[in-house]
Amino acid sequence: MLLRQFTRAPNNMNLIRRIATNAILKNQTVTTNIDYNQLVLVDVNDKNGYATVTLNRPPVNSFNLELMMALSRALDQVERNNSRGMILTSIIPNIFSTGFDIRELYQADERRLREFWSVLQDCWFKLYGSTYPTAASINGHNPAAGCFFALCCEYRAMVRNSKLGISGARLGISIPLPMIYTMRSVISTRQTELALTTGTLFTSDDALKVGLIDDIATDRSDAFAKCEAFLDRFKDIPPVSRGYTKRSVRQKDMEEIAANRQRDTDEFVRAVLNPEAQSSFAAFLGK
Ligand SMILES: CC/C=C\C/C=C\C/C=C\C/C=C/C(=O)SCCNC(=O)CCNC(=O)[C@H](O)C(C)(C)COP(=O)(O)OP(=O)(O)OC[C@H]1O[C@@H](n2cnc3c(N)ncnc32)[C@H](O)[C@@H]1OP(=O)(O)O
Repeated sequence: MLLRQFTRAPNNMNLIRRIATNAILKNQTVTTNIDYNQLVLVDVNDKNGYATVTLNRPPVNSFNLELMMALSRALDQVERNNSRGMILTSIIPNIFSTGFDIRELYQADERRLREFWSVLQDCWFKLYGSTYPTAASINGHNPAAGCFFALCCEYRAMVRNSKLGISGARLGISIPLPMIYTMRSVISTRQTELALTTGTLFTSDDALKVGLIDDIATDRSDAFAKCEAFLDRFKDIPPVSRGYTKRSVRQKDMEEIAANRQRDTDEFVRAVLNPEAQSSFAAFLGK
């Protein structure tokens, strides 16, 4: 196997304590006894220097606060290691992610919800604003938040017979700004508006047609190979100027989100605690 695991933090408990202390200082929820290194795996290919970031929260990679925090830390790791590129994928055979963990949203504690959204915003800044090349190897269904993270990447290959999109509209939910900006950076404003206001989940063929994905893959290893081939396109491009150009293209979106973080968080909390949304979550969970 070409892949090797990044060196683990020397003392994991110290790291967890530091997060907990920061959380206490910031009056946030404290999550302890979580092995973040296991929730999101970070591996680097010694030959080409590409990092693979693998979501690892079976059975369906739904995002709770801990998975979001683990992704945030994994993205820090990729940045620190000066990777030549990054591939985002999932360990589950036919699912990339099922989006937010509904149990995180149902009867949510407001403080934890605010932290959840704040960490999602951090992930967005780190991934959307990364200077290294990024690709998503979408090995299965990818509705909602997982689709959002895949769209933050510069390239997407998705296996056939999967669905992808952001379906919040069907649940009576208005879509937050980071999600709108991210989709609009991939497809036209017109198509973004249509996709988000209808809550469309696209088949692989339709996603390709509209431009939400770049390639259809036969299976997960084909999707991964296609992502590597995309990253190879930058092999001979000087990385610093490349990264600077990418940041410049995305700069305006990032400045706007940075200026509106608080409002964006308030909107999210309002949307989740809305009684209609809470009824949808209750129905989903069979309550
Ligand atoms: C709704 C958001 C509200 C407010 C936010 C405001 C703004 C943000 C707007 C949009 C951003 C994004 C929002 C989200 O991410 S919300 C989550 C939306 N996700 C879904 O609706 C996906 C639901 N899941 C599925 O459709 C299927 O699971 C899927 C087709 C992906 C796979 O099907 P499969 O048959 O393979 O598996 P299942 O049997 O369905 O699932 C296995 C097991 O896992 C449980 N499950 C699935 N998804 C979730 C989830 N998102 N949260 C919690 N639990 C989940 C499922 O119930 C099964 O459990 P069990 O029956 O106990 O085995």
